[in-house]
Amino acid sequence: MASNSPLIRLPVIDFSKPELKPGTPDWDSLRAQVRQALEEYGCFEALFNKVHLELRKALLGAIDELFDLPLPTKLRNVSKRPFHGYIGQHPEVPLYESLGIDDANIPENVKNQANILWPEGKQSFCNTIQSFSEQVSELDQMIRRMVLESLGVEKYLDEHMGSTKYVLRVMKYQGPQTTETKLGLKAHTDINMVTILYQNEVEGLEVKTQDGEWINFIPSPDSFAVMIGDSLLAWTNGRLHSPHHRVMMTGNKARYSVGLFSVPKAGYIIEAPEELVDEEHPLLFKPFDYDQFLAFYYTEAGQNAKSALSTYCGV
Ligand SMILES: O=C(O)CCC(=O)C(=O)O
Ligand SMILES: [Fe+2]
Repeated sequence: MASNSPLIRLPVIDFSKPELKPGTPDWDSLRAQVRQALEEYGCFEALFNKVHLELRKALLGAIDELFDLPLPTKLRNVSKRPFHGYIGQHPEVPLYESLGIDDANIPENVKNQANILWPEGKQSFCNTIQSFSEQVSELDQMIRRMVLESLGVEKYLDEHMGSTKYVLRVMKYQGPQTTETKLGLKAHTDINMVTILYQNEVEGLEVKTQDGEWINFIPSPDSFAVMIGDSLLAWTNGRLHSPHHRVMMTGNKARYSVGLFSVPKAGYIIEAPEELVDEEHPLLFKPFDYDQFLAFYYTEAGQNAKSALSTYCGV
């Protein structure tokens, strides 16, 4: 049975330096740290103060307001993709509630989705969601650029960046009102490319090491958790790790979190570049269509598999 380790901390990587540009010594140093952290843990804590504290506070306030809406209103947020719309009162995870906003960095799209919840309009909410998504997407793009450069496949940068869009998912976990620890969100790997999480001060996120130990993510107001999903694991032909993670809740306070997910666009085929496949690194996953994998992931077989990705398209 996996235990929690109080001794291990996730690597902390500081992206707050001004003028962080490709080709500079600061960039190269961060790139080496990113590569190492993602190989070993598939996750790290990023310090990123370019998203101003006021915007981060406004975002947490906006999420609180959103989840305070009546249930029938929240249920109006539906999505064509499974589990992308509103989720609440799920019997397996009763403390968890979440709602997804597609193309959250594009003002028009945010407005259309906000109108579903607030037909009279809600401009401040839209501005907050859109600005946050746009600013955090810059961190996503820096990290992915560093990954491709460190693997020597930067010639695919444009194609790789163009293959994804951004989904913002806002989440609330009620405090279980006991000192006993209760499951907030069950252990899983993310299936998209990269996930960047921001949260309030209530702890709960845990990330599993490759040795099977759970590390507690201890947030500061400047920290973002960066995590690799199965799509980037497959695209890099297994060079990076995609970690299991879960949320465990205790106490009275609600945990608010928000994830910016870079997600392959519908119909995009994920295939490792030929430069990353050789005798030492045989192809691990057959090329696959992201939407078809997503559909498999939410079947019983996908949910019960040790690794849905390996079951779906492992060679
Ligand atoms: O709330 C969190 O910090 C984690 C959420 C998560 O793992 C997910 O939405 O995939
Ligand atoms: Fe996740």
